Amino acid sequence: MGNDALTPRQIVAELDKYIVGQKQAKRSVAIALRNRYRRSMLDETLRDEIVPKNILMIGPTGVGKTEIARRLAKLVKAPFVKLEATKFTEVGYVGRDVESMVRDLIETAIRMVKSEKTENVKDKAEMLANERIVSLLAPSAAKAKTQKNPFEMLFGNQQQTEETNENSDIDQGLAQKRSIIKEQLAAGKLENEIIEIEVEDNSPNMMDMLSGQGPEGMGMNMQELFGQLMPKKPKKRKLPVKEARKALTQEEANKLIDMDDVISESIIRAEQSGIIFIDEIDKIASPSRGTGPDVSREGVQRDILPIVEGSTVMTKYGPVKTDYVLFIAAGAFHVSKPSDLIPELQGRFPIRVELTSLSLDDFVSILKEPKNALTKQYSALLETEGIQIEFSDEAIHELASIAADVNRNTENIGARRLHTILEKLLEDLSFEAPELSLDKMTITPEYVREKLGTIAQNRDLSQYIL
Ligand SMILES: Nc1ncnc2c1ncn2[C@@H]1O[C@H](COP(=O)(O)OP(=O)(O)OP(=O)(O)O)[C@@H](O)[C@H]1O
Repeated sequence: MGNDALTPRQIVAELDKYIVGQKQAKRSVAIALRNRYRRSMLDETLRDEIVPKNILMIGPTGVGKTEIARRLAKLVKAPFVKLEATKFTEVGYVGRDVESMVRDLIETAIRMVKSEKTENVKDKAEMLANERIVSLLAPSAAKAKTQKNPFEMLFGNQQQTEETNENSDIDQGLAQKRSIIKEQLAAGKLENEIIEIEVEDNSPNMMDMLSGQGPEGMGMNMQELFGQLMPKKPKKRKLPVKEARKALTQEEANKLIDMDDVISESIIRAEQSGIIFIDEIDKIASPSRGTGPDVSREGVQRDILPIVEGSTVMTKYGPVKTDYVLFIAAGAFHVSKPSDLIPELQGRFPIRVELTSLSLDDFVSILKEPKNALTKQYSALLETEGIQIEFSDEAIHELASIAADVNRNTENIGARRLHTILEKLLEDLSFEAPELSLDKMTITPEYVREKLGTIAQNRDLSQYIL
């Protein structure tokens, strides 16, 4: 099922491809994941004795906490959800439905497993879709026969043999036409032909609109009930072949996939390898247990506790156990400390790891080294317009240093600052790219200063723009 058996060293090496620094955090998640694998190898009685070791990440915003967890999940194809603990303390949040995190996890698992299975049947589904397209484009035999034999209806079946001959001629002619259409379709010559197809209507149903909220906001039973009461109706649509093929392939794939299999596999996937990332856990820790908001914060911790400890949550796909789900909690802990969490919850997050603030050198590395580094992303985007951009090392250094300055002078949002800075830097170029007769451009420190210098030096401006 993926890379479950990766060694901690291999996991760290994979994470290194995307995340700069934060060595300790990478090691911790790698160990936690390996431990889960080790535990899965034990026999059941012993396995149940071993409590999973969840992780508490401590570090300021934008230094890679979520990114590490998300990459880890992707690496081992684990369903992943992120939520903010504070959402349960919000005014107006009714019922403090902490179990929704598990329902979200199973939804993610379903999407994941379904898309994997769709991928497996894609070729077959596309073949079936193409056959349907050929049928839609080719004149049908029934129609051709009635059109060709107008007096058949008037004189009945008198000239049996002649008709049989004629019918077989028609059949042959149609078969020929069909094979020509098939060839043309395969050669991509009919992509823009308009055909009428029947597809499932995916527009929101009436109950969603009436209640003013999506299915997520509704209780599980309500959602199920309405789903059953209001089956999706097929809807006729006229589409060019290339669009129709997508819709029909999806429909054929759905027919080829056994949803019961998807559900049972997804439940196993969510239970055995799911990762739930609870951000802002520090905001529900309270230094003094007492009155007012503290009580509510502690209440949220108490509500979360059973899920982290291992319980069974009812979902519309069936019960889901959280015993083996890996929980990663994260927070800056500027005001509160991990010891301000209720003791039971502290005990459930025995692996503590601190993430460090990012330095100027880290920013330089983040800009150019990761596989998905921002400079690589923007270069690829502009390349689609026929412009090759290159960032000189000095320019990257300049960008990193502006990011560090702005973080220092306004609010420290870590590496997120690099996103806003690069967006601003390339704004003009992105806008003008389609009209520019330019095929190469080097981003120099001068260019960086020209585009960002004045904004970065003005604290008020940079607060809004960078
Ligand atoms: N060490 C790093 N290496 C590479 N990219 C990073 C690093 N730290 C942060 N980033 C980038 O910055 C952005 C924000 O990071 P991330 O979501 O991990 O923040 P965080 O630490 O979880 O903060 P928060 O708790 O506020 O969510 C992401 O796009 C991520 O790619």
